[in-house]
Amino acid sequence: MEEEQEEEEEEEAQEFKHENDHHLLFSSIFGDSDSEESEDWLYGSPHHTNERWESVEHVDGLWRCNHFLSPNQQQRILKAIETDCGVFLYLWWTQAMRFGRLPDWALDLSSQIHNSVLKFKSMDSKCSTKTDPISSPSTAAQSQCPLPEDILLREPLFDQMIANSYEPGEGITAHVDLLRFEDGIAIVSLLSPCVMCFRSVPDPLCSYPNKVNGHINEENQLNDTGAKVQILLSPGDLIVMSGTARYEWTHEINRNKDQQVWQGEALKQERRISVTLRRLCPQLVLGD
Ligand SMILES: O=C(O)CCC(=O)C(=O)O
Ligand SMILES: [Fe+2]
Repeated sequence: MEEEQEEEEEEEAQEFKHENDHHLLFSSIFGDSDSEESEDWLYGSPHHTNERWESVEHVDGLWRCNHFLSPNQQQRILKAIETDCGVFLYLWWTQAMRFGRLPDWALDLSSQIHNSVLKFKSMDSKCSTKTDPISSPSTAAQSQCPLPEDILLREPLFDQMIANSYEPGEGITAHVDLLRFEDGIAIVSLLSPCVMCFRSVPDPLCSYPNKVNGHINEENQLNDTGAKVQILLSPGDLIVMSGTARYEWTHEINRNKDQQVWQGEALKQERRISVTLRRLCPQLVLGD
């Protein structure tokens, strides 16, 4: 009898330790959530001007914004994810999705992306190049800007958010995002640096049925003839993809052993969180 009680007490103590470990993990990543900060969590922080947009060579429609979020903003967004998406990312699920009205922090993030592209556009004379309305979305003139005009003008810019959490060693296989999402996708990268790899889809039209399922099949995924472009994503960086980059290139993150190397240096792998913002095709929203 006494032994049974001791065992139960031991189990309880283990459970408590387990919960406490998770709490500590939370606090180490997010800080202590009891210490509330300003409610204007994005715009409330001092405006920082380190952000730097650059187009990624060879992948038309792919742009990266270095230092898009300041360390303070990153901290706040991580806290917001914790509050909004709960413990999902830390205990067993690895993904949280929101459709329809985005939470306030994601709306702020979306506005910040919008404003940042507008700011770049107003400062960069190439962006004012007039585009031919008859031409396709991936014309050279349009890719002079991080997002083309029609995407920038749509309302809302994004209506779906997905937060992914990856443990060291976990990544995402090569895929083209589902066609149920419109053109124009943004991804913010947090916590751990990573190398993201883009591969051109050899025959985009042939692979459309595969794209609908979200993932390019093995044959298309590793076609030797396809071009491969790698980019480094540091914490706080943003990428946007539109046109060719969105439809004709796969993207992937391979965090298997020895795969995360940038300029000859192995990247230190830690937990990584990303936030992807997209917009559902309107006919799907209306349920057609
Ligand atoms: O985690 C990332 O950076 C990529 C996420 C992604 O590609 C997706 O959710 O479709
Ligand atoms: Fe994706």
